[in-house]
Amino acid sequence: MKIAILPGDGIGTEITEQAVKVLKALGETFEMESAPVGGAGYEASGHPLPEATLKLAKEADAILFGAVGDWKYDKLERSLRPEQAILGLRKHLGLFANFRPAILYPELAGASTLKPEVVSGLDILIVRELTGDIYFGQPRGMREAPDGPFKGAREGFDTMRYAEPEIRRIAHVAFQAAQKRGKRLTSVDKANVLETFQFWKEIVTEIHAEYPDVELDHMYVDNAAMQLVRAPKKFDVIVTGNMFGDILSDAAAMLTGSIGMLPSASLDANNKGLYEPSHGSAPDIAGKGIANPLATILSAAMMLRYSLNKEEQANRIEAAVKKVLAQGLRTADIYEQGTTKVGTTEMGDAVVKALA
Ligand SMILES: NC(=O)c1ccc[n+]([C@@H]2O[C@H](COP(=O)([O-])OP(=O)(O)OC[C@H]3O[C@@H](n4cnc5c(N)ncnc54)[C@H](O)[C@@H]3O)[C@@H](O)[C@H]2O)c1
Ligand SMILES: CC(C)[C@H](C(=O)O)[C@@H](O)C(=O)O
Ligand SMILES: [Mg+2]
Repeated sequence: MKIAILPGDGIGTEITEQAVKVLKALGETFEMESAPVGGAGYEASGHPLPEATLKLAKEADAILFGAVGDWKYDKLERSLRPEQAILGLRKHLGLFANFRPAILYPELAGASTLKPEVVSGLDILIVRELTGDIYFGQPRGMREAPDGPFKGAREGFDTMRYAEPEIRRIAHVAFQAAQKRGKRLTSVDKANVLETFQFWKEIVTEIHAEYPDVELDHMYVDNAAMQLVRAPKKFDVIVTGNMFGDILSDAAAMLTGSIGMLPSASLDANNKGLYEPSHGSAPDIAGKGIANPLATILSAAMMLRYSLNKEEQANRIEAAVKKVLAQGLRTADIYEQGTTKVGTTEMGDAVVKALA
């Protein structure tokens, strides 16, 4: 089994190193090959998603991705910016279904900015559509406004759109995920304002007929943002579009104590997948050895479960993460008084040691 390792930029390299260490400690024989991506890809060969990196990603059984991005690339033209690497991988590989589970480990109840009673026992799943929406809609660009009150002024524009098959396939994924959990699905939209999401709501409602055992409700995204911090445990599975999912999953991350705890899986129709933490390259803490590697380590566990058919090994990693938290080890982002502050490498080593 071949795993492509794409560390990327900033803390991406630091956290991926820990996840690779954990994978190696499982005693399995994975073939792992690394390649530069993002700013590192740009530096190595002038493009954030070098051809050789894309080739490796395509031929591998699964991809473990760190993070990309750095402020120093902000002035590059869009097609060369590091973020294009992750967007390109998602699009090229057809990774339309993004799973972002937000689980609160009991030991971290005090690390969340929300009251423990609001978040304790939290276990929700955000299913984010990942290859459509305003992220990829054409046309987009900058131009002279062709009409309207600001005709002739410079304007930026993007296109929000979803085709019926795109909505159908993500809705099926979400209903099936709900069937395996609490059997409740909340479809988050902005149908009161946007045609795209009026259509989204209609299609999701139609598909619901095929899943009578799942309870479906619809919620506007602004209300969903509020409910996520008011009463997050009321959700089971949330399905939403690319942009709303991006925003809501960062909000959900804070419920778990830190974005450094939120793993993700991005899957195609055959469960081939890319696994990455939901956070970015965190340039503010890069190189300091303090980033939390647990989201990446937990993403590796998701990889074993979803793409490599190694449920038992996935469980071993997740149990080891629980164990190190129970031992009181914390990186700075989840640190509380009375616990032991550790760095990125120490946390990775502790997880390796805790593997049963
Ligand atoms: N999939 C990706 O590769 C991805 C995802 C999000 C953002 N980005 C990129 O990352 C760069 C930085 O973006 P940003 O600052 O908005 O978001 P970010 O997620 O990188 O950081 C947000 C905040 O969370 C903290 N943080 C993030 N991960 C952490 C971890 N593992 N441990 C401890 N603290 C952590 C950071 O220090 C920062 O204060 C940008 O270039 C952005 O485009 C990439
Ligand atoms: C880096 C960026 C393109 C990406 C996104 O917006 O999807 C990130 O924020 C994420 O959540 O994975
Ligand atoms: Mg994001």
